Amino acid sequence: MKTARGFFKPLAIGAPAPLRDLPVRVERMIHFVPPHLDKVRAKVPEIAPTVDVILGNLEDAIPADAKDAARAGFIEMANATDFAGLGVGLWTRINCLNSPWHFDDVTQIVEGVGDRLDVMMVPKVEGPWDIHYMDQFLAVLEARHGLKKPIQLHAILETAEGVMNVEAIAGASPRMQGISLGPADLAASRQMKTTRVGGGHPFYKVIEDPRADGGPRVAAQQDIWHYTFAKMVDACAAHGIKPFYGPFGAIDDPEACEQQFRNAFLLGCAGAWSLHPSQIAIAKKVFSPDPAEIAFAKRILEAMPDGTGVAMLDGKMQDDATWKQAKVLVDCGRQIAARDPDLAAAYGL
Ligand SMILES: CC(=O)SCCNC(=O)CCNC(=O)[C@H](O)C(C)(C)COP(=O)(O)OP(=O)(O)OC[C@H]1O[C@@H](n2cnc3c(N)ncnc32)[C@H](O)[C@@H]1OP(=O)(O)O
Ligand SMILES: O=CC(=O)O
Ligand SMILES: [Mg+2]
Repeated sequence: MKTARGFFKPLAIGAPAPLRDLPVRVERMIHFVPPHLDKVRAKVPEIAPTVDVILGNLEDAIPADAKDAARAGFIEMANATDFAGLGVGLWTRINCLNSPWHFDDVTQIVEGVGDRLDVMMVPKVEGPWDIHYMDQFLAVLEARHGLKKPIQLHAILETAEGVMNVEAIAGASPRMQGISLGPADLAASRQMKTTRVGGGHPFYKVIEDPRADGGPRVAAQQDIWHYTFAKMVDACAAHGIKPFYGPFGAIDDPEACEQQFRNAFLLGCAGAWSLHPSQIAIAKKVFSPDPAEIAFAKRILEAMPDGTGVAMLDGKMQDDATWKQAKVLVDCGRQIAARDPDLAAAYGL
């Protein structure tokens, strides 16, 4: 185990010092771009101002024979638009650690994108050892290429072993920015008998006892991801990093997408992936608190100015704990208001 002070030492001579706190960023949607496609890449300058994060995807969904083109396309895309100037995060999802593309992904992107890159998303993270390896590898490359700020790491939780080790992964390095649930790979890893990318399943439900009259029995679909979500959210919150929902593959079902995103938002997630332009607005709507919720939260804060005691608002008891919940909502609203004038007006913040 590292000593407390050792944790915050650069891992290579000349590498930037590790961050002590996460940068304050709104990351409601991480918009996935397949960077090997010229046509889609050409749309990035138009899409960028509408999202919080643009991610160049190099891993799954990129055909094996287009991996080099995707990497080159991402480097070109990263340098063609001033994402930082727009207040948009720039991320990439690299190929997994045991793949033939991993080494070139990391080395060429640190060299070609450098300080413009905010976060490297690492798929199929199994345990803290994967993060320790990335931590050291990035430090050496950052030193070699003279980066001024550390590249942050985001792990995808998408193997049974990863879920088993999620707490250790979340705390493995000061580089850790967050973790996303990867329901597609996780389903395969767990031998789940499904063919979906996230969301619910109509056969996963609880059914009432047989009725005396033999009538139809009420059944309700349950949330197949709840356990994993809750485990991931607690691990992230305990380590001061951000949990995210990952992909929702039914592009043709915006209603179910919105529900899946909303469940994640209510449980504590900061955002979700958008795979298709139509999912950007869904994520923006869901991960920006409702103005009515912000208004009520502001009333709680006003009712208990020092955050202690007890108050009644509209028949509901408020105390120190609801004051803290209200502060979470108002702080979130304030961060969003700082980048969105319409929501700033709606929130009165
Ligand atoms: C389990 C996981 O790992 S999930 C993560 C990996 N998967 C991904 O990253 C998928 C990313 N998304 C995509 O590749 C595409 O959206 C697809 C394949 C799902 C659907 O693509 P299409 O069938 O082309 O969708 P559709 O025809 O509705 O697209 C409408 C327009 O949006 C564009 N578009 C589609 N997806 C994107 C995107 N992610 N970013 C920017 N533009 C996009 C299309 O090029 C098309 O443009 P056009 O009107 O100029 O022709
Ligand atoms: O990478 C994401 C997943 O769901 O798998
Ligand atoms: Mg995956």
